[in-house]
Amino acid sequence: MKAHSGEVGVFVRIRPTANFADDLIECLPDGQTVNICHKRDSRKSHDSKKSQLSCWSFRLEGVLQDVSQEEFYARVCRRVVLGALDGYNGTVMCFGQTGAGKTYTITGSTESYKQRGIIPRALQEVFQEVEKRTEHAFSVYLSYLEIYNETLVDLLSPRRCSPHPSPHSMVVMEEPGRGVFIRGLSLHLVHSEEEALNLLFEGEMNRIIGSHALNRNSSRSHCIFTVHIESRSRTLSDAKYITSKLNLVDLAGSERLGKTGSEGQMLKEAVYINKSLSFLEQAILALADRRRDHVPFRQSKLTHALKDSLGGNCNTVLVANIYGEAAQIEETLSTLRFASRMRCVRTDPAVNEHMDPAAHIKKLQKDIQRLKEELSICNKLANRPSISYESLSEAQLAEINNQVQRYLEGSLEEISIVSINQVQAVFAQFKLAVQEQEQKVKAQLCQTFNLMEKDQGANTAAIKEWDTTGSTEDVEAGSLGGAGQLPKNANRPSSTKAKTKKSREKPSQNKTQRAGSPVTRKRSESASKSKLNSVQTPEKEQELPEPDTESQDTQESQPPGNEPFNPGSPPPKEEAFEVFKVGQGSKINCILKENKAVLLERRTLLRKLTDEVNAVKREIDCTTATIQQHKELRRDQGQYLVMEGEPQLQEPDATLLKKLRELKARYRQRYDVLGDIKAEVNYCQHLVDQCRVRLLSEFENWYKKSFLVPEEELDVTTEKTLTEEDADEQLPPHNPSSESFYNARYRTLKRRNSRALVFTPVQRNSSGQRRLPPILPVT
Ligand SMILES: Nc1ncnc2c1ncn2[C@@H]1O[C@H](COP(=O)(O)OP(=O)(O)OP(=O)(O)O)[C@@H](O)[C@H]1O
Repeated sequence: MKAHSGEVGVFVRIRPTANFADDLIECLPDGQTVNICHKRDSRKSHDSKKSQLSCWSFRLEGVLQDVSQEEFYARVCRRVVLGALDGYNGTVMCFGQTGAGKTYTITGSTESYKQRGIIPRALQEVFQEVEKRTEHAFSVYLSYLEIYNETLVDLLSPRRCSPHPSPHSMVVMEEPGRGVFIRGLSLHLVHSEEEALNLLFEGEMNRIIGSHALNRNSSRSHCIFTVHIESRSRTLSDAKYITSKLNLVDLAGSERLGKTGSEGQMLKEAVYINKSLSFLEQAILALADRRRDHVPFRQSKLTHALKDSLGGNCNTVLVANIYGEAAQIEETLSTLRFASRMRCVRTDPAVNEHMDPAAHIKKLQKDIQRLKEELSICNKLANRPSISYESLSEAQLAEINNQVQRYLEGSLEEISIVSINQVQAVFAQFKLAVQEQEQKVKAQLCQTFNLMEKDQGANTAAIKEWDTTGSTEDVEAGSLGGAGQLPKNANRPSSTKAKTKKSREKPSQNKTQRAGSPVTRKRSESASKSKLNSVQTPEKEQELPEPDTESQDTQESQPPGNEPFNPGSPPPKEEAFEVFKVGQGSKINCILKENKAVLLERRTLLRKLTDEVNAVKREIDCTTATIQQHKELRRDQGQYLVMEGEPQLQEPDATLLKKLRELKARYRQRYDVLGDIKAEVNYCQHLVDQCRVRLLSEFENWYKKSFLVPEEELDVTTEKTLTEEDADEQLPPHNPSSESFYNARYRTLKRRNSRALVFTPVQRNSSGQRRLPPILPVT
């Protein structure tokens, strides 16, 4: 069936009445227009009749008055039902005031086959079509949802068999590819019309029936009966299958609160109903306004549940039920206004096509086989030697490896290649050779610079370890206090701590070297004597160029025995890290390298300045010592020149003191600069650390995504159909096609009676005798 794209189909159905207001309601012969004239405030106002009368004209897809259930179904619903069998979602929704005939239209009479409504007719049509369309295998499921006072109730829940069925928690959900669905709502697989009708009547029986001032047994809830259809081709071994949802919606009455005279529970119900219908109207208005990109579907359970059933890719039909009496003219007007708004909603129906993954894989495997056969025919025709397109054996791989090695050494001029498989294997061997080469170079570099981390474990741990060591160096290099403050002790605790840590990590030979270093000894001695503390100069080995942080000590981090990588498991992290650095992580790696270069340059400057400051410091110490010696010498020789009672300094002492002042000034000035450079080094170090952390975290993410596939298994809950009850007695059918209808009805009645006997002992009449609740709504 072709998609009926365009507007929502809107029909008006007028409930027959002996008091039809001919003077107020006029149905035009075109069958599409209804004119309403409404006298306003006629009781209060005494103006001329003309001024009181207001008229409206509503043009819809069809105005149906005095039409049978059969004709109504054929004109309004058949195309939607057939569309659902073709894979289009469909919705038929009845809207109108209480008692206007919504339930009559949707469900109809459950007692009379002729008076049956849309749902039983749709079910009959579905199963007749399923029988006709033999080229497809259909699966039909049913669900029946009631929304009562904003509570979702499963009318077909197996739990309903208890005397006090409590609506277990159901939630309106949305999932990409699945659309809107109700979590917790039972789905029932049905194989025949009779099975389906059984469930419909069962659901009807469970529906909450309340008495009301206007209509004693009107339903006070919204009901959505859904037929879920899935069809697969029997003839084509196609991976595609189609699904559809046919929603048949009976909305609660849209009466005004004041008019109904409701109170208590009824008033509460009416408030909920009016609220949800008003939200429905808001959603319709938003849907009709193409400039709006947000539709408030989530305001109520009704609109949320109907989100993908109002327009969109769905064949949607709205039936506006009106009650043609003068007393109901206000409600009639408001129903028709709602209907004409709904007409502005656009629909764009589309088939819900899906791919069956298992069938898809089978199809692809078949394709591969066919292509292989074609290829081998082509090779035969082209007189090519028989080429295998299967995966290469171990012997073949070893041969390729051998050829690549000889090619690299220069003893082989050409590598013979006849298939894509071989090309890939050759490239893989080249890659391996390059990696081995890289590892060798790295190992050599590490040995040269004596920077190998002997106790490194896995590669990431190694990187982190190196990072820690790197930061320790920085602490040592710049162990200054705040800018402008003179440091208190050359051998600061941080420095000692760093050294201790380092000595733990380094081989013992390094420890001995450093402990015995005359430079260190000299410094610490000098520092202990000094009043002004000297700045800690970076150790000799720290002055070595910083190694490539991201390069792993592959020799050490490789698994024992240097075993080849098993293609079934993720690659070793250090190998993956090398790949990541030149691939996806190249940008951040590049920034890291640049930052490190700047850091290195700043550190070099820091060291220079440190040396300079320390040199000045030594001169200060020297000058101070000389002055002290002079003082002691003069004291011993009594060579003081006394002028005006104050000791006067001799010429050489004055020069020395002047020099000392200058040295101290220089010291302070250089020290300030040193503080600034230290701040810069810290900042650069911070940036380098940030880059390093980022590189590592991006690498971890990439590694996880690329090699560690999460195992998520879907929980598929299978719904069981209700157990069929024994009921062999059958009512004589009126005609063969009504057999299912009466059988189902009879079963439902039987069930109802037996359940009522068991579960309703409290319902007794005034004389204390047991009273069974009514089986069906009084029609
Ligand atoms: N087209 C019709 N032909 C014959 N009877 C009708 C028609 N429409 C409605 N009725 C009768 O009118 C009465 C009220 O109809 P119905 O219960 O369907 O109203 P409703 O709109 O569903 O009310 P509520 O909102 O309370 O559920 C019923 O007895 C029904 O049989």
